[in-house]
Amino acid sequence: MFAYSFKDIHTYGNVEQVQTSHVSLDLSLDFDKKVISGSCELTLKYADPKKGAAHIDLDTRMLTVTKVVEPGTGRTLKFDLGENESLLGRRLRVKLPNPNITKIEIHYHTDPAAGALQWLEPRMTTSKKHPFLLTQGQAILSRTWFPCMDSPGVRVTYDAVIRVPKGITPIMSAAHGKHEPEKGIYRFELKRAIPPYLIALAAGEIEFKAISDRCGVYAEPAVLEKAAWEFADMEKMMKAAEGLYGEYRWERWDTIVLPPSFPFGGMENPMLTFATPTLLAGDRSLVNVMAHELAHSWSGNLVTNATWSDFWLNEGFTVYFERRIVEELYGKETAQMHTLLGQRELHHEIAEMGAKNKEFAKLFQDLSGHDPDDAFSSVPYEKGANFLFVLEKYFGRRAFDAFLIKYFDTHAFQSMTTAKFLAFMKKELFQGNETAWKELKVDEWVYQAGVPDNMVIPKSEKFDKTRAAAKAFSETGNLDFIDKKGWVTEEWLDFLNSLPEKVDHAKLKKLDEHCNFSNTGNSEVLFAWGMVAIRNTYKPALPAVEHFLMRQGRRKFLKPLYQALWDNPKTRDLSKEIYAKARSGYHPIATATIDDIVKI
Ligand SMILES: CC/C=C\C/C=C\C[C@@H](O)/C=C/C=C/C=C\[C@@H](O)CCCC(=O)O
Ligand SMILES: [Zn+2]
Repeated sequence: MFAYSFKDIHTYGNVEQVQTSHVSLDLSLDFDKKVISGSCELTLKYADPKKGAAHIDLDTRMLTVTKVVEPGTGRTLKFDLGENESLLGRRLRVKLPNPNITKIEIHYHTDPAAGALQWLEPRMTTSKKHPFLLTQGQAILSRTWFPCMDSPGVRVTYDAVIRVPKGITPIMSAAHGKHEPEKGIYRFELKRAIPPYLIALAAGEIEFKAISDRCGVYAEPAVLEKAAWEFADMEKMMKAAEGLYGEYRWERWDTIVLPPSFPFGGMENPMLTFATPTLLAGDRSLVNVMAHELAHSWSGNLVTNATWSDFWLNEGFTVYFERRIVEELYGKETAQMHTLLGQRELHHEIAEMGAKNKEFAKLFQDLSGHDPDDAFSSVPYEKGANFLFVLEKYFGRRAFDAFLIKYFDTHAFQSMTTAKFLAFMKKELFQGNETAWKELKVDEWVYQAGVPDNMVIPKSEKFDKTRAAAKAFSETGNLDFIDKKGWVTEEWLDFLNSLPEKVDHAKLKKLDEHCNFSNTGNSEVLFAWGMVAIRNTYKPALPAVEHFLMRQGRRKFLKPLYQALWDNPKTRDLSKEIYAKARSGYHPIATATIDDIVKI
């Protein structure tokens, strides 16, 4: 029997009878056709090995399957692809003539429009010499680049042979094997079992620079030095993380700084964080995202949400852990400013959800009929982390940390449902104390929409000042309270976010002349300034917004900026104009979101 007592509505897999335990890929990358082709060998294990299973059901989407064979014997196996379902794609059913066959090999190729893949033309890279490919499997996109049981509740080890044209170096979320660069053949292997969404590949003109003997940075050559400087604290972050929650179990931690179209700040692919170049502020002020991705090596990659309804177990724990690493490295005040910025974002986003907040502002979410991405917001991240801050405050850090260590150790390399987590917590942390459970509003935090009134709101003297400065400036145009030399990124963000909805143009002009926001190299500050400029139709700053939208594709920035441009009747045409030019450079994940906002 499998320890599988939950239903994942986002997989076709017949996981109660049979599960994949290893994925072995042999793939060629064709950058001209924008197609990956080759084979995917799956190792199977059965709930009841004597009984086996008559067939295995797998997830595919936009894949063309040409044949399925039994490796070793070469015997062809019958298969059929079901009807295409808009959310899940097509079920691939492979008949198992021998009910406990241990391996099947699927020959297939991908579609140029596969949702997990972004194929970049050379012009979209820094050197403009070579094309680039990057994958993003989370949440249910892995099935668009290899057939699998695409559920976070099914864990696999994996290996891969990747065949590439000259000039291209592939890297994966795995250890390097024996490469043959002269033949364009590269090998990878990950011996630790992970959910398929963490199998990741990037390929292009990529170079490496070590940071320590277990950390390093990959990037396009022109970006490498800057990236390695920005992320110089990676080793220190690892030490801090291990000091908090125990051994790092993935051997190495490298990162790749991808071309700017990567749609997320970071993605926690094991051994190899994928990162956006928008983190390269030049002053290491945005490296909390790296702490976040590292924290996923425990919360998410070691103990994984069993279904996408349990996503907050990945993200809420990771934001909590991220802030603890930030506190260790950069101090409590910085970590608390991050919490305050996150709380503001959380309230704002819940308000923006409108009626949808009834569904999507819960930690545990019923995703029936939804692509998990529909429900993506700061709720699992910030509400999740703030729930843990409530627990930490009540039980004290010592007890709470001991609980978390036990949680990670007990469930290492396993999947976790919300119900199972709550039961574990009731026993281990609350020790059955029902009164405390009620007092802390545990069920309200997890199962109800919105933010319970016992959220812990840190005090910040720095933010008292930025708020006072925003008030003084917006009321009188007085710039004296702005500490241009002394403020750090978090203070600039809080200042900009604290400005009222409407600020007159003369004041905005004065502000930009004084602070030079339109030319800042800090993506977060530019984004916050862009939001102020758009809602006030402050035209002198709109070219900076346009430039920002044209040169990077991080959805966290694109979505609110395009939404604000679209919502403002005076900038709606501009939103269409920019999107028409920029769209082809964005990742399919980003265009799927922005297509619903900007109608071109
Ligand atoms: C309740 C929602 C359930 C599941 C959603 C799961 C995945 C959504 C999918 O689109 C993938 C998301 C990947 C996110 C990766 C990194 C984020 O932490 C980045 C956050 C925004 C940023 O910093 O750019
Ligand atoms: Zn995360």
